[in-house]
Amino acid sequence: MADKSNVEFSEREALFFHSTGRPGKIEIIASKPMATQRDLSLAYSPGVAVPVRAIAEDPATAYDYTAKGNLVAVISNGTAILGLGNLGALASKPVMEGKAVLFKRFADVDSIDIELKTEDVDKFIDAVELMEPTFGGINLEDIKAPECFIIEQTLKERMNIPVFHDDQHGTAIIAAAGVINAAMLTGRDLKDMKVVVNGAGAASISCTELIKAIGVQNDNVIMCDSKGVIYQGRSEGMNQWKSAHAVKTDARTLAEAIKGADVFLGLSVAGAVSQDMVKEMAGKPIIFAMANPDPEITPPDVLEVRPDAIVATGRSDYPNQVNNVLGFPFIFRGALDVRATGINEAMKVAAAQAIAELAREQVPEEVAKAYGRSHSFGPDYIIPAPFDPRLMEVVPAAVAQAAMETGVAQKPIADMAAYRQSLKGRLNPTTSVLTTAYEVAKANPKRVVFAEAEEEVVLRAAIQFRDLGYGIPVLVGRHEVYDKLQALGVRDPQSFELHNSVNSPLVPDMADRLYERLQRRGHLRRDCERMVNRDRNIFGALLVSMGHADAMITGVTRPFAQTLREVKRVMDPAVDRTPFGIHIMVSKDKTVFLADTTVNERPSAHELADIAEGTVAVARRMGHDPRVAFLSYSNFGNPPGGHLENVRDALKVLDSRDVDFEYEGEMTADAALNPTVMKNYPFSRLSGPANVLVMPGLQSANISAKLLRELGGTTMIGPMLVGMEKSVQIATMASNASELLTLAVLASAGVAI
Ligand SMILES: NC(=O)C1=CN([C@@H]2O[C@H](COP(=O)(O)OP(=O)(O)OC[C@H]3O[C@@H](n4cnc5c(N)ncnc54)[C@H](OP(=O)(O)O)[C@@H]3O)[C@@H](O)[C@H]2O)C=CC1
Ligand SMILES: CC(=O)C(=O)O
Ligand SMILES: [Mg+2]
Repeated sequence: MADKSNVEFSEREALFFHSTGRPGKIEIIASKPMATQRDLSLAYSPGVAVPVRAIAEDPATAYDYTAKGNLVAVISNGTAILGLGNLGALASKPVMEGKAVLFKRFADVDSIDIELKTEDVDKFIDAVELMEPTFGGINLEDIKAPECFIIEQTLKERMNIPVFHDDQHGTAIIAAAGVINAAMLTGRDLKDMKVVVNGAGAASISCTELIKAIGVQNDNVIMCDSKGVIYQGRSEGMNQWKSAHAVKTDARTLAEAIKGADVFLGLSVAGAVSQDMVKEMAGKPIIFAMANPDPEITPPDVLEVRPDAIVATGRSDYPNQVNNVLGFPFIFRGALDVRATGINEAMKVAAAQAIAELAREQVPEEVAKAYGRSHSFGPDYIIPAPFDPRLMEVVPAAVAQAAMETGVAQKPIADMAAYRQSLKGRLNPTTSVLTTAYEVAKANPKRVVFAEAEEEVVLRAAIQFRDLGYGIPVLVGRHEVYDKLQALGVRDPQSFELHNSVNSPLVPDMADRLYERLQRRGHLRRDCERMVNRDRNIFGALLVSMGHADAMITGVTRPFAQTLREVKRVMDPAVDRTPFGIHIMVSKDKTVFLADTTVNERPSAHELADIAEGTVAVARRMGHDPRVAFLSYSNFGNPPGGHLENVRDALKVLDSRDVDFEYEGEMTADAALNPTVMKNYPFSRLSGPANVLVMPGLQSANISAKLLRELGGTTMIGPMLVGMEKSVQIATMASNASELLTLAVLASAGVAI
């Protein structure tokens, strides 16, 4: 399998993948605790009788008391499994399980596969219709044409929840997005394009309808099926859905129809197109060979004879994957969230346009990483990749908006901006933690120095920082940085402000300033000049301390301690502050601030008190109500030990400062975080689990942060450096672009100070 492409796997591996551990790809997890007798009484009899009566009285409350509103059935009878044909309901189960888990992975939609053992259209329809109480939506899959048209149409009429045959419309939406972008790249107007569609089944008919809806002319489309061209007057192998696309033409075979065509859309079977056919197409042909698992023609075979072609397939291992996974999770997300009664044309067009637009924007690093290659809009990247996290924000919102505008939304969204934000948070809890910071940064964009701009990862962060409106990046690096920006898809690299420390006109003033600070620490003026010229951290920190920028981000090229030493040559701690580091640990239902994880090896009681106050301030700026625990191995003196004094005294220092937050200690991590353990200490002054953990020393702090990151289901933000006179953020050397972006935003928003 997959021999001519980038990803290789054997049939054995594919079987092993499915059989290893728990067989299959799906399991069900309870969303409520099931630990105690009381839990059982609530979840099942007798407690469950209460929502039963409520729903019987008002059926709409089923959306409040059951999983219905977020539950989609993936239903097939296995009559058109991928392009493998009619292999029966049971054989379709791996595909349907796969689709169910994609719903969850990409859009947090709960989904279950259902395979129905019947080819009888009426039985199928009745079975699905009877399931309406269970689900919030129905996704039909791999049902052959023309039965699928009758099934979908009838179910739509009979059911009051969205029914969507994904092979038809999901495919059509992604293909249409790709066609829009390929036309743009080759300078074509949709209304003049000549299109040949191969296949006249579920996917082809819907694709053809959608491209016609967005501007392709009816007479410019020739459709073929297994018997050749569908021309007006043909009688063999026809049905009403094919007839609707029959045109007047003398062409009778695909080979004849494809001559001079601008676009080929294949939704038929493997190998249906030859190199000779491709040679006959118009200049810069657009070829979407979407049959699965093997396309009508492979991209290497196309490019061998037509290097000017734009090629897409249904596979993830070639560029430009037209796969409905880009659509269905997000389309259902939007439809479920407004409790839409159906998914109409306007919602489909909105999804296609949102997806097309996304491909034209700069690509986030997560995507490049997931695919092991970089993307920018062009012939090899006309469609976003499924791992693009922006799909989750953009597509459901576009679909929900269109549903509201066309009157099918039973629960319209009042605040679209808040909805988009909640979508982002749905998959990545970190995003919601950072909401406030992102908003503050956008409202008042600051100048942030990216001191290591020669690093690609730093440039990616800087580009996003600018493009997303969080602030103005001030780059430090050599002239080649402009080429690197261009290579990353930036059209106007010169619009970035770039400072080259070797020839910057600011150097003499900077050297003066540095000399003033360092002359009594044994440095000559020429040492200072050399430092300014050669050390980007010193140059960057000087840009900030001399007022040319508001904050700085660095750390990917040198270890933390060395970077901090360099920065400290230029800058002091803020007056009466102790500089220290915070890691924020974000898990699905908890956010915890951990300090000091980076700077003070053995903090004194005063320093611990400063660390607590500084962390509280950061937590508050991020919208949290802080409760501080001073951690130890001991709870309130038990067991006694030789190194508890600092921690104890830190509490006394805070007592004397009369601070306005809850703090307690010394205590163990479980007494701080776990309400059950906490009950052993009823005198504790904490009103709930702690969310600011002040660690007794750097060893335990740094180790804890890194252990949690490596072992736990937590996302880590930071380290954030606070307590310096200006915000300087020192990332870890292993940081990726989104971690750098986060730190830059925290600095720009004035959170990390
Ligand atoms: N990339 C993607 O995201 C998706 C890809 N697909 C792929 O599209 C293909 C069709 O799926 P689907 O529409 O669900 O299946 P259907 O069974 O509904 O339709 C198949 C169509 O292909 C036609 N066909 C078969 N052999 C040939 C041939 N040699 N030349 C021309 N046409 C031929 C059939 O013609 P006839 O009517 O004469 O029998 C029929 O019209 C599959 O390969 C599937 O994997 C589908 C959905 C999504
Ligand atoms: C992707 C898909 O749905 C198909 O090939 O049938
Ligand atoms: Mg399918």
